[in-house]
Amino acid sequence: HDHWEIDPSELVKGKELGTGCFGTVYEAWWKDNIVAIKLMKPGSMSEDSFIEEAKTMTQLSHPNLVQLYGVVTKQQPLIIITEFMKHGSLWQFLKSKVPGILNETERLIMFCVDVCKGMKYLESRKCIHRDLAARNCLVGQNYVVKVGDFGLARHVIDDEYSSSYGAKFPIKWAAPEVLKYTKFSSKSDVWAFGVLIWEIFSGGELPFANMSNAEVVEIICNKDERLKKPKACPHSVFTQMMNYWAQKAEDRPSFKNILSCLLEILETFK
Ligand SMILES: COc1cc2c(cc1NS(C)(=O)=O)=CC1=C(NCc3c(C)cccc3C)N=NC=21
Repeated sequence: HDHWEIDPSELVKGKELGTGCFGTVYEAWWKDNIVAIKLMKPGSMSEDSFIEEAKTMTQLSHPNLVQLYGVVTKQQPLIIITEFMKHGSLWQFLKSKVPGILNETERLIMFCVDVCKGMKYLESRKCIHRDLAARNCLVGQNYVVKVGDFGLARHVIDDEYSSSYGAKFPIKWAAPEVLKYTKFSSKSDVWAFGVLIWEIFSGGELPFANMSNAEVVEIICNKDERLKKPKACPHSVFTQMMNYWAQKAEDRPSFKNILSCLLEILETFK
């Protein structure tokens, strides 16, 4: 990966943008371009998780994935440099209620299509995101939405990937097989995608807001209950969403199938 290695003296750090689970993100300047950099807080996590994220990002490139520009792995602090997304995280953007943008059904479906295109690419590369949520997507120029934060992404040989993942898991975005056996797959990413589009049509509300994690595990695994249709969500989209939450992973559609469905629905709102 040496051609990704950059000289940190070429970076000029700007203001802090936020702190994610894998480090702190800043605005920065690199070769006269504005970029975003993520610095690994020394000793805050295992170095190879950070290196793993950088390595995963060097192998992926798609208009709906946050593009990697370079890494600093040969000295501390470890740094990942990516394209700058001017409107920040999708979750912050949805909460900001930007007038005129978020009340357009067509625009909201376009957000779903953008994320789906990025996830279809990851699916085709046998890459499982494992933490797909509005907080881990970013909004750029012309309100394009891109999938980011590959901190937990893993390249797996086959589609199934079970792990004894110990860290705190985002329960409210997790599929039943993930809650029961931490069994990850592109189909568990599809489940999380369903929760993400629920977030998009709910203006960034917390899913199962008045329920504890334990209660969510109970209703998802044993009661077969699901999130309700958000007011702003068309029935055509909600019907698709319910398919993404099929109890059995194999009954959920692939991102490939989902994209063609969403594009058909988008046409009816043009
Ligand atoms: C304008 O506001 C922002 C802009 C960005 C941003 C956060 C905010 N603000 S906030 C917290 O949403 O309020 C995070 C990034 C980013 N890449 C992040 C990234 C790096 C650097 C390394 C590996 C993986 C990833 C995804 N590119 N642009 C922005």
